[in-house]
Amino acid sequence: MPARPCQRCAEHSAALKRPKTGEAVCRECFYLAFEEEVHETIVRNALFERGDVVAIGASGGKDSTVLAYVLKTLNERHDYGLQLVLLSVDEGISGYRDDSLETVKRNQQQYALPLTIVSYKELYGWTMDEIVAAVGRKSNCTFCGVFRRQALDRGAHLLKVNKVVTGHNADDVAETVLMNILRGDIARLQRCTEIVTGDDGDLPRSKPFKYTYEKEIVMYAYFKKLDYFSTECIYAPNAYRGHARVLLKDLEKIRPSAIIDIIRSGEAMAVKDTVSTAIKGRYISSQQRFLCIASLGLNKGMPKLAIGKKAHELRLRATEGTPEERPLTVEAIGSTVQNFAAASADPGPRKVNPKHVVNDW
Ligand SMILES: Nc1ncnc2c1ncn2[C@@H]1O[C@H](COP(=O)(O)OP(=O)(O)OP(=O)(O)O)[C@@H](O)[C@H]1O
Repeated sequence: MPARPCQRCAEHSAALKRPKTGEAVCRECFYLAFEEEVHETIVRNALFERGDVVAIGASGGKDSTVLAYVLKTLNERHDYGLQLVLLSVDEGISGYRDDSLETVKRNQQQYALPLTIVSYKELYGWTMDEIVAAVGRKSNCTFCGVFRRQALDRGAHLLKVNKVVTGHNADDVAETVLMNILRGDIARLQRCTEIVTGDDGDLPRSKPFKYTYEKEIVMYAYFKKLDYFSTECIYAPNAYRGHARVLLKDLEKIRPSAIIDIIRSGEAMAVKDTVSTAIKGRYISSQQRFLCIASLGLNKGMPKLAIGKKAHELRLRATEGTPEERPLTVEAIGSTVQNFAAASADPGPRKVNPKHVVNDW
């Protein structure tokens, strides 16, 4: 059977079908379309200004590896005038992060970008392995996620960068929209589609891959032969996000535009002022309290302070009376932490096999 011509250039044979648009394109046209769509997202949302020093949150996984490669390419092609650096957080998970950091160290050489690694051990005195050994696996992803965000911020301040980017992609955002709808979490639903967060402070954090499909990231990495690490975290739980992910993948099979459509729906949803104000306040304070109490617990050698077992009883006690009447006891804070843990449980295992994606063609 004769090869189909590329639907973009009509010169070369099509090498793949784009998961996002269904177009049959040659490799070169795919690379260009992929990169220029990210450029469009950057420009349309004014993510950067000339002279910015930008830290790329580099985990060694496919998303952040492709992000580093594409940002470097676009910075040169379009003369953004950015200074790019790689920033990695070593959570202290042996058999996982130590291996993925080796990948980031190779990326540092391959892309000629400076790399800084900050670790939980030096920032908090504990590795994730030690935390899990002390408190078990319950809520460990919550601990880890909050500590990682804070570690990235602290690393960024150390490096004196003025912006941080992460490799969160369209699938991640759409899953989060679905999850927040399914849980009725209006406060997070309002915030989860934002492309830039933290822009009210001094360190905006953005997602240039907000509209980039995970399958296309995998294809790009595969065809470009980028060096990335593809093992799941050994502590990844099978959390609620896993169900949202399965639902999203099923919807994508029927209608590939489902991912973008869900993001657009999330962006367009408005919530009455009376609803959002109260819940937003609680959201912010619960994160701050979590970090505060978790750090306190760890530093005092009481790791169970933040994620103890008396969740139900504490939750009940902490909800008696009006918020103003409730004393800020360790129990009440513990309950807040439990609620936070339940609300922000991390994604379950996910591994996209590039061969499967490419073989779809
Ligand atoms: N240890 C880390 N150090 C620095 N940045 C990180 C780290 N872990 C995650 N990130 C940032 O957060 C983004 C989302 O992380 P997540 O844990 O959801 O991984 P992911 O979706 O598998 O992404 P990746 O493929 O880049 O690992 C990553 O793309 C990266 O930019």
